[in-house]
Amino acid sequence: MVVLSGYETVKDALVNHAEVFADRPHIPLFSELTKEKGLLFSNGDIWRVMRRFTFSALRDFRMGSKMIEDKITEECRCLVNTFKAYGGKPFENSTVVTTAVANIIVSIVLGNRLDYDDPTLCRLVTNIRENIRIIGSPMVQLYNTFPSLFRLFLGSNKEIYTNLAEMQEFVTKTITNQKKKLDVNDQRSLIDAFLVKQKEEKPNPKLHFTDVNLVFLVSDIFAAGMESTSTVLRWGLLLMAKYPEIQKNVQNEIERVIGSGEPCLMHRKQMPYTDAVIHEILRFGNIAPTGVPHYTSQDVTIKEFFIPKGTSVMTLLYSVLKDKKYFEKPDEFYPQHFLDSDGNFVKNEALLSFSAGKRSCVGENLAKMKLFLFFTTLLQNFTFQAPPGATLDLTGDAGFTIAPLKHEICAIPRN
Ligand code: HEM
Repeated sequence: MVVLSGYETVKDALVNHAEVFADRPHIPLFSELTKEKGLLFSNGDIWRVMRRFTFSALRDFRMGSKMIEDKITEECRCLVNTFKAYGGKPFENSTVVTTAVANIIVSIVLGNRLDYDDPTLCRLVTNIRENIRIIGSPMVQLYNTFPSLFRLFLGSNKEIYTNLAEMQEFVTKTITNQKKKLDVNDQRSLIDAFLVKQKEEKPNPKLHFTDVNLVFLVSDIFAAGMESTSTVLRWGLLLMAKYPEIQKNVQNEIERVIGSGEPCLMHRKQMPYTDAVIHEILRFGNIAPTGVPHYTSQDVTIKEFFIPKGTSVMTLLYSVLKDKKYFEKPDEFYPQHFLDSDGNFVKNEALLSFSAGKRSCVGENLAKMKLFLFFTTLLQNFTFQAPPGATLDLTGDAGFTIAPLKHEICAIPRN
């Protein structure tokens, strides 16, 4: 295994030698779980076809960005009502925020949102959380490195298989139901779009739009997209409570640009400060510190280091987001990393939270839409602060992803 760190090295690999780093290594647990299908961990040509399909499904037809924006706005309203019910008292927000943000993925994939107490939604969210926790556990890391030595010790972590089997059973049942009511002229979900492609695909020995691939694709999108964005949003609320002066600046900009209307994506361009704060939350939150592993399909030289064909490569995104050359104050929460001296928003090329190259995150645009709309709606309606007498801790709960440590927060309603 080779570890690449720092922006320039990671960029040289993933961008300048994109095709060489487009594959995934054989990771024992993931290969067993996914049987090399789906998107996240597949090789060959499946991932290319699935990626293309997923991008266009999120962009085109009835699921175009306006429709997705409407779904997010509806979910923001529900989340505001749920927060209001706490009446400004301290509460632990992880379940409710994760459920609300996950509901967008559910709605895009299945065609309709579910109530927060719907048993299917609650089970899906718990299932994915448990699996992300298990994947980050030291025993699974050891098993992936020395599978034959640690197979026996995997023990209770075997629940990862039952969780996955349960999720796949749910997805399979959903597909069977959607097949029965499919109307090619009224595609309402990503599953519908896939089923239409399935009908169009000409018979050939290498079919891509099969039921099995649909089950793996949906499972991958659930796994990669359900908790990631809500974790970033929870970092955002915690950071606002920790830095009230930054929170006030965001609220002032919301008042100036949006007033009491509903936030929409068109506002983003007029809100450089809020945009910079959201980008800094992505950087500081650093939720995917090691990215997802890559694999070299040819010999390659990266920044003078020779890496042979067939090497597993970890891109330390953490080191990129803390690269001193690109971020003036890497260890501080400093929105100025994304602002010029006149207060205009500036992109910072080293913000690789979603990675780069051929296997970069397919949900990047969707995640950014969700972050902007949820963040502005919540800050328009509430001021976030620590419970009386409490000190907020910014230490991350490290695993495969980094979430804030369990904490309580107060959402004080604003007039
Ligand atoms: C703020 C939220 C998110 C962050 C920080 C994030 C980050 C990442 C990262 C670092 C990777 C690995 C890229 C690589 O291997 O080089 C990735 C892959 C992926 N993400 Fe995300 N992601 C987020 C949200 C989402 C959402 C909402 C979806 C669902 C649509 C999603 C779907 C995927 C998929 C399917 C892959 C695998 C792509 C492939 O293997 O070709 N992600 N993401």
